[in-house]
Amino acid sequence: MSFHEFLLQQSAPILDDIYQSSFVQGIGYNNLSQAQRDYYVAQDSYYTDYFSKLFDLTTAKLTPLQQASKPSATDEQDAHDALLASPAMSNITPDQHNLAYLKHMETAITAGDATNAMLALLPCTESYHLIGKHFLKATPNNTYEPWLSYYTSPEYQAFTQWSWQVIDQQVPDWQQLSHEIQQTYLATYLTSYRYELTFWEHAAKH
Ligand SMILES: Cc1ncc(CN)c(N)n1
Repeated sequence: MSFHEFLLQQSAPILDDIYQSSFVQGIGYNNLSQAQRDYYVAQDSYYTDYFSKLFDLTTAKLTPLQQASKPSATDEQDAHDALLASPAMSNITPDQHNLAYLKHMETAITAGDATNAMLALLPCTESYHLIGKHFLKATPNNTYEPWLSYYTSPEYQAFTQWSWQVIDQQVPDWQQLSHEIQQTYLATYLTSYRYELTFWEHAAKH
């Protein structure tokens, strides 16, 4: 089993909670309020802007070959547009859970090695692709189908697969990692996953 497959096994219960969370179900089954969408898009616009800076910091730590094989970054504006937010979203400021998630990733990137940095970012990239695949065909005539299509597009899929490939190259034999390093990597990755779940839970409350 590759390192990213091992990681997916460890995060499976959290991913399942994400699938069951009310906002994600709302995307999959065409059932979201305007206030929920405004809140989510406001939070996520801030998040994705900051994330692209964190991603640049991370890629700088990768090998030239890994950097060269990176697919061109996708702009998530189309995904945000698919949720049809209203002008009211411009009055919504970044929430505490959002800032805490970004802080967690920034600390993991600046204090850790390239693998730790990639692992902090991986739940963001892979969970959206997996959500897209899980719900793409859930409901006919779904208003939010373009959101699901965005995260299952060949471009986004290539980006997810590149992330998995880099992780697997960096740790070709994860069973050989010391217990301490394995725990550090896992904690970085699972903490990001928990923040992903929290992000969705907050969006549903609005
Ligand atoms: C919070 C969050 N996590 C992940 C993604 C997908 N890149 C996103 N747009 N926002």
